Amino acid sequence: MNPTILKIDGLTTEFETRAGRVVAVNGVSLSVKQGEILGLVGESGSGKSQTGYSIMNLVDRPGRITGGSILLNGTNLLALSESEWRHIRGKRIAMVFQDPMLTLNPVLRIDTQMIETVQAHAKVSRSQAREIARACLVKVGIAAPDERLKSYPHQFSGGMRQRVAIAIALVQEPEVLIADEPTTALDVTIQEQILYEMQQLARQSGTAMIWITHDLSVVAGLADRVAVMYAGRIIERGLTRDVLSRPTHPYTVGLLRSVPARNPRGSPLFQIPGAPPNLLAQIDGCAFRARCTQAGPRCTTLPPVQQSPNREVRCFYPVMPLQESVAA
Ligand SMILES: Nc1ncnc2c1ncn2[C@@H]1O[C@H](COP(=O)(O)OP(=O)(O)OP(=O)(O)O)[C@@H](O)[C@H]1O
Repeated sequence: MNPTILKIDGLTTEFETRAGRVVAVNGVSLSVKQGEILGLVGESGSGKSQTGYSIMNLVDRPGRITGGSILLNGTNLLALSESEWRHIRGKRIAMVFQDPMLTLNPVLRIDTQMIETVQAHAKVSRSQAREIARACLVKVGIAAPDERLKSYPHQFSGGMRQRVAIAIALVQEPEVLIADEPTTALDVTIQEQILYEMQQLARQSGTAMIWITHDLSVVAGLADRVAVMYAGRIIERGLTRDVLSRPTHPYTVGLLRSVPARNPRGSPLFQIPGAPPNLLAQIDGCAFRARCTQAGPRCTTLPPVQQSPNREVRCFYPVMPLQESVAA
């Protein structure tokens, strides 16, 4: 079995705002193994991106990490200084964003950008750096890489641009890649191609990936395991096939019912009634209870996590008992 590369325990990230304290990430624990893809799923505002930024030590003020530990192959990232972080960020953990232009410089050719990135971290000649850049473009499915290296970002389609941004993230051969909705703005066919290529890449290179998305249909074909977030907490977790075929948390059930591809053609699309809670207010008990069909009297206190070896749910009244695949 592949070793665990990233292990996060009790991660808590808070924003001290004028209106009060917002706990964006609330005691999140998760781990990813070499070559494994973990899908981090939830509605807008559930804390997925802040979890990613926390792992990268990129939380913007007034936010800060107030608790927990993040171990990258045994190194506690939360104990590192900013200068130590420079040897980790981009090199050992990389991140790609929904907007590839956050990574790409519009006025530089792709070869210049990629060669600079390679040479910033590795003592290689310009021609060796170019070869590494070229190989990365091929890895992410870019045809005619020599021609593409000479292009500027504006000469690429959206899907190509995102592939280049991913290739730049990969030139350092990071141990962990965090992808924050990188395919959300792309059309479905391009999205599916990129997801397939990413899956191949994780298997071949051993890169551990955390794929952040609001879309459960994205994780269905991509992720080995899935963690569902709600109001800053992970509320359900397991092997993707188990969670999608036997969801136990009422929120996961609602999310699955609202995936268009999983509903019969022509039937009205389900929407979970109500809205996520305001994280500025103190939330006692289960944060989902106001929207929950299963809620009962015990939900005014925080449900404990129910666990079996490969499954976990934080709910007093799961819709079915926890079960996992025999082959897990
Ligand atoms: N600058 C900020 N000031 C105060 N609160 C913030 C700030 N940035 C984020 N938050 C809080 O953190 C919560 C989680 O945000 P995050 O971006 O991680 O959600 P998300 O699940 O990634 O949603 P989305 O898909 O919309 O990006 C938000 O609901 C918000 O309450």
